Amino acid sequence: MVELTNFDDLINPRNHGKFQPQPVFEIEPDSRSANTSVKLDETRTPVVIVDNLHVKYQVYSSGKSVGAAGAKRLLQTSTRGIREVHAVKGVSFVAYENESIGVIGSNGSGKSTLMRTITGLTSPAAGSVFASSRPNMLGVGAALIPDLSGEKNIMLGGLALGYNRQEINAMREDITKFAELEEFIDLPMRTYSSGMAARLKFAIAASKQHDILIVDEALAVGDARFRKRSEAKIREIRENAGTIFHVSHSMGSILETCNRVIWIEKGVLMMDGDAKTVVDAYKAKKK
Ligand SMILES: Nc1ncnc2c1ncn2[C@@H]1O[C@H](COP(=O)(O)OP(=O)(O)OP(=O)(O)O)[C@@H](O)[C@H]1O
Repeated sequence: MVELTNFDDLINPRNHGKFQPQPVFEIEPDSRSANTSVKLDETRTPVVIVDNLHVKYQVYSSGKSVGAAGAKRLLQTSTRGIREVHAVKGVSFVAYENESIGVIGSNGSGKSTLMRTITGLTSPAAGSVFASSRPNMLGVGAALIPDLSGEKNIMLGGLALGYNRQEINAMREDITKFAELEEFIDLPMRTYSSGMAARLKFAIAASKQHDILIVDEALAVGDARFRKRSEAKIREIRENAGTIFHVSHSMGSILETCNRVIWIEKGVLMMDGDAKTVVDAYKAKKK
């Protein structure tokens, strides 16, 4: 194991395992109708099938989630004080090619949990998720290092997305320009405001064309003008290929970017349909 002490070591592919993205779940055309209870529209191409999905979290009653160490301790002590949160309860739907699907619902209704399960980051308690290719969450935040300059973080984020150094060098100027950070790109990221850092993360992540993309609104921070530009970028990604899931509390932004909306409340699918119809029903219920 090489100890990575400087930036050049850190970005040298020889120091890392080969990056080979694998589909998390696979749609197998022959078996899918036998395995799922979900009705498919045979005239369209399904890209994600969510079939009677249940997701549960185990939490200490103090509110802490039970991690690996916690689970080990639990085997040694009594399970008193553990609570189960049933975050997603029997959700089913099919997403087709070229759809842009808004995901709405009150705080804590299970939107992020559903999205994390679709990407394979969280495991279902019951039910299944199938996808034609690995769904990507629009975000490279975890790969970035605050002490490094914006420029070096573009390199890190680009590598995390699977680009090589030459490709990233060719994209660097466009990413910097899109993030509007030309004057600041050589400064450490920790000196950026939260809006500037969010713009950089968005610009890096959006430089890649994704087949199935999940955009969580937490990423769409920044001022109103940047929000407009990021919405336009999301539309462009959608037009160029894939299917987008857009999680947001902003109904304006949902109507602007989505043709279909899924509304979740307390883990239950309330409504799935045309964007305006679902948003109107959600607004009426919230009044
Ligand atoms: N890591 C976790 N450990 C334990 N419980 C969790 C965890 N993540 C989410 N939950 C719980 O699961 C439920 C659904 O949360 P989730 O974050 O999916 O909701 P959300 O609709 O995305 O909320 P928001 O709109 O506020 O972002 C909530 O009750 C939340 O407390």
